[in-house]
Amino acid sequence: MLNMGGPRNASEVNSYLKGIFLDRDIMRLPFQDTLGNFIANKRTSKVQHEYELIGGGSPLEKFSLIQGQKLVENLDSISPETGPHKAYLGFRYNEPTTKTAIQQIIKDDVKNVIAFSQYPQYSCSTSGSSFNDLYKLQKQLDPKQSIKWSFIDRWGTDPLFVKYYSDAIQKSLGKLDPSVRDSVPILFSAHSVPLYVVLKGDSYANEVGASVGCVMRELRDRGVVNPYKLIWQSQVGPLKWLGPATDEVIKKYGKEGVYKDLVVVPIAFTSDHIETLYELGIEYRDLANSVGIKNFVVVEPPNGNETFTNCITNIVHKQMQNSKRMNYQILSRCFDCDSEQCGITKNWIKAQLSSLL
Ligand SMILES: C=CC1=C(C)c2cc3[nH]c(cc4nc(cc5[nH]c(cc1n2)c(C)c5CCC(=O)O)C(CCC(=O)O)=C4C)c(C)c3C=C
Ligand SMILES: [Fe+2]
Ligand SMILES: [Fe+2]
Repeated sequence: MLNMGGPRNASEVNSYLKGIFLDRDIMRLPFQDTLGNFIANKRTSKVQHEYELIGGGSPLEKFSLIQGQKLVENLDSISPETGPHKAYLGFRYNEPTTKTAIQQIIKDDVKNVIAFSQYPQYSCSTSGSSFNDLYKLQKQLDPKQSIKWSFIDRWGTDPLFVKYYSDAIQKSLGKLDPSVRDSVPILFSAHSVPLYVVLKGDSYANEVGASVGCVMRELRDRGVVNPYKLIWQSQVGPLKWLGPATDEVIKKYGKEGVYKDLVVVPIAFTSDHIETLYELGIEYRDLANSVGIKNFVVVEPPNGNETFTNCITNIVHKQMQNSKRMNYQILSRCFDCDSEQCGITKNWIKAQLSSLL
């Protein structure tokens, strides 16, 4: 279960940020080693403070463990012939890292592994970075390539993923006064990417749009016809990022004064972390209240929800039944960005595929 990870306490924030700012799949900086370390050091106390406000650390590991445990229980029960199954967390910037996971996989003598990106929508900067990291590590730690890998790289339109968010939005709308319930804007807020990432062909923005389209179609079928918008949060630094920016949209609604309630949906996240708990739950809620929005309702991301754990179970189960087909899809898909790095992933998958056929 590949994901970015999050600092579990204040002392892990600095190395976590260094991991992000030194990762050339997420950003390219001049003199990256020096500048990346410099920026990470500069941001450490600000980010530490934000984690303090949400309980001291990222809850990502806690929720990932719950999701992984439920996934394994479900698989053992619906597919005992392929079991026993085991979930390994592979984080990009924090323990338990992908390296720790592969070392454990080797110790456990497991030979068939599904690398399952926990980002529903693909971006070369997130899932791509994790797959590239995995590629380098497996070459180093398993030089004879004794482990057979298959890959799940995107699943943002999966029916149960769509159901989870449709149910959660309806539940949040249900908390609002009936007089405004049908007219409150639903704001889907996803982590932004720099514009150059979109221009080079990264599919994340389109895939987030596809998730939003599926959820809104499902809601319309249930009779929910509220206005909605896709907006983008968490822009860092001086680059031009994909907009409209979440804070600007909140300010605009405040200035117009038409709506006093907003429902915000973190559609690109599968569990709570700093973006949902601090940025939406504290920073943007304060902003919304200060511009006259009374109710700023943040829809809860999947966390330990059963519809969601059934969703990831189905995805993995189908992958085990159809691994050749799924591998082939990935082979034709990491043409997203044209980068050398993703080419490595592509060639690796090609090698895996030819050994399967
Ligand atoms: C879910 C999708 C995400 C995409 C796409 C993404 C792209 C992306 N991110 C940065 C820069 C930073 N991201 C940071 C934190 C962060 N990013 C995501 C998710 C996506 N990023 C999450 C879930 C988190 C936070 C995790 C947590 O701590 O709980 C940070 C660090 C935070 C900070 O310094 O304020 C940076 C920097 C870029 C440049 C990028 C696309 C190229
Ligand atoms: Fe990010
Ligand atoms: Fe790519």
